[in-house]
Amino acid sequence: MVKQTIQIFARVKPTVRKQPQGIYSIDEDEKLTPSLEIILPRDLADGFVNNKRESYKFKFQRIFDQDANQETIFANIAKPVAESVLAGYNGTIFAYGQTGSGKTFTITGGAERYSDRGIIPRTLSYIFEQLQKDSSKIYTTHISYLEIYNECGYDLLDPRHEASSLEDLPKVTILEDPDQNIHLKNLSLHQATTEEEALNLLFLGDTNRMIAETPMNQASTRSHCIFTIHLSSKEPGSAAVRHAKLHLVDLAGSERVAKTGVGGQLLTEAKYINLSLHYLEQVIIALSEKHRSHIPYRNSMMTSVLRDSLGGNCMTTMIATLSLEKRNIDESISTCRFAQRVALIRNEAVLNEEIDPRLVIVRLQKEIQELKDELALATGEPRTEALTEAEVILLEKLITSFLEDQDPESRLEVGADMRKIHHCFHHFKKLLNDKKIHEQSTVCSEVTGQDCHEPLKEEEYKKLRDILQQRDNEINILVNMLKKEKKKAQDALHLCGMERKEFQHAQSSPLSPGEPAGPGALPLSAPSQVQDATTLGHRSSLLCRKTGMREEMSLGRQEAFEIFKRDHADSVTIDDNKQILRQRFSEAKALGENINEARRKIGHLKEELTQRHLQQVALGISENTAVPSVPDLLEETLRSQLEEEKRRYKTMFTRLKALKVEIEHLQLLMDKAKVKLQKEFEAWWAEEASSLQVSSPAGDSLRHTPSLPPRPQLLSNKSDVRARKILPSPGPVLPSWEQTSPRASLDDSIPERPTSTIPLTGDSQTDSDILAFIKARQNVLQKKCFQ
Ligand SMILES: Nc1ncnc2c1ncn2[C@@H]1O[C@H](COP(=O)(O)OP(=O)(O)OP(=O)(O)O)[C@@H](O)[C@H]1O
Repeated sequence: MVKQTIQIFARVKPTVRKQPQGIYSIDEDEKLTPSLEIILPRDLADGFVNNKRESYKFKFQRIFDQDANQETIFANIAKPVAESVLAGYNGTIFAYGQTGSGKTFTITGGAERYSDRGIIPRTLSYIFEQLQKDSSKIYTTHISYLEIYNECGYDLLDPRHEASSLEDLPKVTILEDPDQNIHLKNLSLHQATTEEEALNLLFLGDTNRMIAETPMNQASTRSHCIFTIHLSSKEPGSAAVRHAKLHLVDLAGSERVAKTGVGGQLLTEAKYINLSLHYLEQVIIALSEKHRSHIPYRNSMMTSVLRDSLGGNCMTTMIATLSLEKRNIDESISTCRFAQRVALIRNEAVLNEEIDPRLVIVRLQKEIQELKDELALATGEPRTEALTEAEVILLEKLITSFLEDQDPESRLEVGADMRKIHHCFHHFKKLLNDKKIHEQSTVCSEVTGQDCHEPLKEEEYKKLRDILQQRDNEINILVNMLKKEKKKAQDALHLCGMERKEFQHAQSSPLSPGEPAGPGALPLSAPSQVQDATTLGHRSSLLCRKTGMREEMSLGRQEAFEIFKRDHADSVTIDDNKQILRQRFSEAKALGENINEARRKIGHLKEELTQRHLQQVALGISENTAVPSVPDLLEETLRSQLEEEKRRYKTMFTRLKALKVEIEHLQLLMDKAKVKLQKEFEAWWAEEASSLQVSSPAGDSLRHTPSLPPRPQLLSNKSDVRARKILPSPGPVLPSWEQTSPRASLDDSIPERPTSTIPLTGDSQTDSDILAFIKARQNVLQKKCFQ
C-alpha cells in the first residue's frame, strides 16, 4: 500500500500581452517546496477581495511558469503517475482552473503543432512503449471516454454520436455494488492493442465532443471529461491479474456564475457546473477534515466517478491552471485555495490484484457439481447418464496415481458420484484380471518341458509360421514378376522408341540449353520437355500394345519390318510428316531463341527507362524545379522501342504456341500411321510364316533348304553374335527394292544359293523367323517378276 497526499502542481498560462511586472512571483527555493505569490494590485484589493490582503502565497509540489513546454509537464507530472499505473496502482491527473486557463491544452493538447501534444497522447505513447519493452507480462489495454454535461454522463466513444443529438444518446449511469464499487452503465470499453489504436479513440472522442458543441454549448468549457486507460497485466501461467486505471480529467471551467453574468441555458449549465464543482469542493473539504465519517461522494456524478481518486485507492495529481492576468486574479486565487485543500487529502493506493474470474468460475462450477453429486447420492437419485470421455480419462489418471502412491494412507477421491465409483471398481477388476493372466503366462514360460501344453497357442504359432511362409513366397513371385516386367518394358521402349529417336532429338529443346524459359506457359519450356519425353515413352509402349507386336522382336523380323516399312505406301506420308516435324522443331527452336532475345531486350529497355527517369528526377531536385515540362526525347524513344519489342515478343509467343499444337498433332498422326504399319506387317508376317510352314512340314524347318534369295547377304559367322546383322553385300550388290527394276534384276535377285549361306542361330524361334523372312522375300520377288 502507498499512502500519499494528492500531489498539486501549478501551471501558469502564457499571456498574450506583456504582463505588468509584479502580479505574481514564484519562489523555487523555499525549503524545497516552491511557492507562488500572487500580488494583488491596489485597486483590486479595495474591491473584490474583502480582506484587503495585498499578497497571497500558495505552496505547490512544483510550479510551471509560462515558458514550461508540454514535454516538461509530461515528464514531471504525468510520467510518474503513468509509472505507478504500470506497476498496478490506480492513478488520476485532473486539471482545475477557470475557463481559458489551459486545462484542455494541458490534458489533451493544442491542435496546431505536434509539440503541443498534451498529457493524454504523451502518456499513451509512454505506456505502449513500456508495454512493448516488458515481455515478462501479458498486458491488455482498454480505453473509455466519458463526458459529464449538466450532471448527465455520455459515452464519447459511442458510434451513434455522429447521428444523434446529445439528448438522444443513452446516458451513462452509475451503479454501485455491495462493496461500494462504482460501475458505469452504458460506458463502452474499447480494447487498444497499439498506441495508434488508442490515439484513434482519443481522436474519435474529441471529435464527438466537438460535434455536440454548439455556440450555446461550448463543450470543452461546460463539460467535464474523463479519459480512462484501463490496464490489466498478468504473468504467463499465473491466475492473478492486476488491474489499474488511469483517469485523465479535464474539468469544466471553475469560474463563478456571478462573475460570468450569464442567463438562460448558459445559466442552467453554469449552475450545474458550479454545482458539481461545488460538490467536488465539499468532498475535498470533507476529506481534508479529520474525523469526518461521511464523505458526500454521491451528490454529483463527477465525485461518484472520481471517488477512488479522491481519498481512496489512487495516486492522484492535480494541476491548477492559472491565467494570471489582472482581471483573473480572484479566480486564480480561488483555484490556488482549492488546490491547497486538495493537497491535504491522503490517498491509500493498493495493488489491485485479483484471481482471474474465469478461473474462479471454473472452480465454482466444480464445487456446484460436487454438491449436486452429493445431494443426488443422499436423496437416492444417482445420475444415470454415461461419463464423458474426458471424465473417464481423468478418473483413470486418478486411479493410476492412487495405485502408484506408496503411501498406505493415500485416498482415492472421486466425489459422491456413483457412476465414478462404479467405474473405479470396474477398472480395478480389469487390472486384477490382467495381472492374473500375466502371472499365469510367466509361470508357464518359466516351466520347461511338456508340463504346460497350450494347444491353442501352438496352433496359433503354426498359423503364423504358415502365413509368414506364404508371404515370403508371394514376395519372391512378385519380385520375379517385377524383374520380368522391367526387362520387357525396357526392351519394348528400346524397340518402339528407335523410330522416335530422331524426333526426340529434335524435340529436346526448341530453346537453346541453359536459356531461361520464356515467360508464361512457354509451350516448349523445360517442364514441357520432360512431359513430352514421358508422353513419348507412354506412347511407345501403347504402340506396341496396340499392334500386338511381340515386344521381343528377333533380328530377322526386325530386318523384315525395316524392308516392309520402306516399301509401304504410307511410308511416304510418314516421311513427309517426319520432314514437316523436323522443320517445325527447328522453327520452334529458332523462335524460342528469338523470344529469349526479345525478353532480354525488354528487360534492358525497362532498366534504361528507370535509370533515365531517376536521372530526370535527380536533375529536378538539384535544380529545385518541378518535373520538366518539356518531354524527354530519349525517354520517349526508349518507350516506343519497348512497345515495339513487346509487340514482337507477343507475336512470336503466339506463333510458338501454335507451333506446339501443330507439332503435337503431327506426332499423333505419325503414331497412328505407325500403328497401322505395324499391324499390317504383323498380318503379312503371320501369313508368310504360315505359308512357309505349309510348304515345309513342322519340325523340319531347320533342315529345310529352300531356294533363297541371295541378297541381302547374311554373315555366317555364328560365333560373333554382334556380327549377326544384315550387312550390305560385299560382292555384286543387290540394289534395294525400290532402286531395282524387278524385271531387270530378276535373275540376280533370286539366284539359287546353297543352304550353307543361311546363318542359323540355333534358337528355334529366331531361325524360323529367318527362314520365314527369306521365303517371304522370295515370294515377293517372284510375284514382282511375274507382274
Ligand atoms: N501553456 C500554454 N501554452 C500555449 N497556449 C496555451 C497554453 N495554455 C492554454 N493555451 C491556449 O489558450 C487557449 C485556451 O486554453 P484551453 O482551451 O486549454 O483552456 P481551458 O482551461 O481548457 O478552457 P475551457 O474551460 O473553456 O475548456 C487555447 O487556445 C490554448 O491553445
